[in-house]
Amino acid sequence: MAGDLVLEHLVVTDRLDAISSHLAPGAVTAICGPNGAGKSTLLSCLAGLLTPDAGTVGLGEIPLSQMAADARARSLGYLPQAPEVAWDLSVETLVSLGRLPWRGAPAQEAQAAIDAAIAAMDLGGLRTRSVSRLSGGERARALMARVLATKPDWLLADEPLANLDLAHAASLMRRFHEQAAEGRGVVLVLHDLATAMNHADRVLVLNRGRLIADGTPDEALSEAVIRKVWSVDVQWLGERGTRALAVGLASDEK
Ligand SMILES: Nc1ncnc2c1ncn2[C@@H]1O[C@H](COP(=O)(O)OP(=O)(O)OP(=O)(O)O)[C@@H](O)[C@H]1O
Repeated sequence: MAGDLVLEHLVVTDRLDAISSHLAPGAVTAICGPNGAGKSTLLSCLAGLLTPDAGTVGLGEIPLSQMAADARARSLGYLPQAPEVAWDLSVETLVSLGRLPWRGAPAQEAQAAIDAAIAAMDLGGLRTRSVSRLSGGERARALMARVLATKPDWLLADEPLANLDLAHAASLMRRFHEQAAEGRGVVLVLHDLATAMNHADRVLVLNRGRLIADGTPDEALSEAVIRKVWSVDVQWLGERGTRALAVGLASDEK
């Protein structure tokens, strides 16, 4: 079982303002908020890639800053918002990069993890294709497969559904829930509030670097919170689990 991710008074100057939260594994947590709210900054801090100016992020009892890079990479799998692929690799080679933090592990174990990640992201038919010849969504799936191949304790993904079609997005959400059911932690930055409402166990809402709400989707994404944070008139429609967000288009000009 993965350790908890514990944030204490996290400050990144001009970007995050004293964020405290305690994330337990075994659940899918969504981070939501308007553009520039600090979501990606927070996720980078959770991944140990951005050192806060004050406060700490710990994995269990251990501050991330005190973990060796390889141990951190084995525990915290991170998918950035707009990942670049600098070299023209095949899909399989790209996915195999997810095994780098496990150097020295048996080759069979590595291959099994790579094969499982390729299958999970429906990339079997694209295995030998070079990444430069993939569509945007296929490339996004290959990059996600690289993170899955690591089999990290925590999956931290910034807008993982952004380029995916409906079926692949639904399939990836199912994978995230499977990972959580296996005892991993899953933290996703999501712009689609309906996805967060319907499929997250917990939601953190950020605005201008501050944590505005932290709770169940019903609490953190209430119509009142959305109106206040996003300044749009909204109404939730439908039943729990399949809700849709109706957004009013009344002019915001005064
Ligand atoms: N490298 C950086 N150096 C300084 N400021 C930055 C840097 N990256 C982002 N910012 C600023 O920090 C704030 C938070 O940015 P961040 O990328 O975390 O927002 P976000 O909530 O992920 O936004 P979006 O929804 O647009 O992706 C923004 O005001 C942004 O302009």
